[in-house]
Amino acid sequence: MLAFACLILSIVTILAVRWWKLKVKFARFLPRAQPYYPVIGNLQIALPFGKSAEELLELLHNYFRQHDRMFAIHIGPKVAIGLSHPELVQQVLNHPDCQEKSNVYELLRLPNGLLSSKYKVWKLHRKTLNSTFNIRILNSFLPIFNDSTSKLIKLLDQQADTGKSFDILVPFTHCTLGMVCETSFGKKVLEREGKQHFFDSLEVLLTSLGKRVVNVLLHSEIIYRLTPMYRNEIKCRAACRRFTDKVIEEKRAEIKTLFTGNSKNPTDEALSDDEGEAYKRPQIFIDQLLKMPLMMKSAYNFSDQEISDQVFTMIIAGNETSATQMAHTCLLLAMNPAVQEKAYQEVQQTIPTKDTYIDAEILRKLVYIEAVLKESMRLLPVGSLISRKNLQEIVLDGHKIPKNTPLLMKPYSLHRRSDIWGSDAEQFIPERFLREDAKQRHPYAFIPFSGGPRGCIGVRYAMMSLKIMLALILMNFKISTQLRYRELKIHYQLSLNLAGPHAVSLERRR
Ligand code: HEM
Repeated sequence: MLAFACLILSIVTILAVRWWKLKVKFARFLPRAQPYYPVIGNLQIALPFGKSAEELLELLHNYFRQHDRMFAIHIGPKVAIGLSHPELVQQVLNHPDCQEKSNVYELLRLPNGLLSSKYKVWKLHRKTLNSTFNIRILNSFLPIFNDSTSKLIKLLDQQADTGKSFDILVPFTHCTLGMVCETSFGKKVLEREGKQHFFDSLEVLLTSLGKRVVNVLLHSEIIYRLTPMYRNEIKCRAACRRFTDKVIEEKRAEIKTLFTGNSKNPTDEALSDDEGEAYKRPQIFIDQLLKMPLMMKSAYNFSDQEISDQVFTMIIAGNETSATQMAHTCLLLAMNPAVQEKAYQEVQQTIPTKDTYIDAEILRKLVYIEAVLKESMRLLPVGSLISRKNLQEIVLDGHKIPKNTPLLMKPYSLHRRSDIWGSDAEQFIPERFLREDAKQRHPYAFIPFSGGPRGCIGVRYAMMSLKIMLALILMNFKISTQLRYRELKIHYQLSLNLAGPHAVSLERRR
């Protein structure tokens, strides 16, 4: 009996040592994130107890600040690699074996959506989806961006000249949700019965997702399922699905008729919008997904479930990010009146009246506005942590990294490196994106939209819509705030956000 027990113990020990060699030993020559404690390593970063979200962000930022190139984060027996140098970030984001996302993305429950799908599914889908974000399709969205911004200006106008401050993130969230839903479903769908219930359910869904992501305990499916949040999430998810399933069913029938029900060549008919310089109508995302396989043999034929996952992914990935980045930008402009005045001057010289429709030509001329947005994305990037894992062993700086190691990159810290951005790296200076020396900067020193083949598919969509929103806001209002940059409390929700409201007040420009 004793011999048997010894045998089992020896086998377990051998297996544990092997596992340790494979999973952890590789990291022994890498610098460790500090503070590091024996046995638990850097476990304190993963535990939600006794730390505010701001402290968590500061701790992680410190890890990245401590190391010039790469380092190991030990979470108990697991090791993750932090990459703080743009050269290594570039290598990983473009490495064919590093296009897999880490498990935390599974919390989205969208296995077919671009943001969270496994590598094999993602590769199939991304190729086809890239064409739904080409520049001509994006230009076809300009009327939606202009129209949604006009509604936003009306909402903001109710707050203007009151002398009171308000949270500007709230109207921005309404605006960007409207934009992304309209470009995904089309205007008519958003006028139909049941749309309010859909929006309300969507809001609950996004809120509970945000709460779950920042609470490591709730990452456990077993614990999460015991909470009322889970039951609520499932109810709202089902309500959203019923809405989109109905839309997809009707759209599919509509497009089938278009392709089979008349004597014209179906491709000519479907492409009739496509002949001129620009599309006459917005090229709605759902329609694109349904039409493409009928028009191009090489295009992926999405199932209803896959379309639904992709649409929800666009809403999740495109709404909060854009709204929060806009709110950060307005706050930073309010804190820097001279920059705001310079941005206003550009808007005034480029856009003739407050009612002018902003087209692609005007957008191209708004170079300072673009620099302002970039500078806000540098200091307060909403996507402040990027996580990948390698599907095969890779070599970084001469270190062999075993497969399935989490690889973490942190734009927030990368964007504040004084060796790259200068001694004024902590200051808001949009001109740094327009100066001659900007061309010398490493291309992966600035990655608010991530980068490489799995970078943000909506980067141009976001820049176009944000430029229109910002230009028209500045055209109409002067923004002020009582908040001070140094006192801002920054933390994680789904994205990098403020602990408190983006409190600003508005004064109408005559
Ligand atoms: C200011 C606005 C935005 C920012 C800062 C932003 C940032 C990012 C970042 C950092 C990623 C990589 C995430 C990761 O690897 O963990 C990402 C991915 C993604 N974004 Fe955006 N995004 C923005 C707007 C949008 C918009 C408007 C859309 C769509 C309409 C969109 C759709 C997506 C999708 C689908 C992905 C996943 C891409 C893939 O894995 O292939 N984003 N975004």
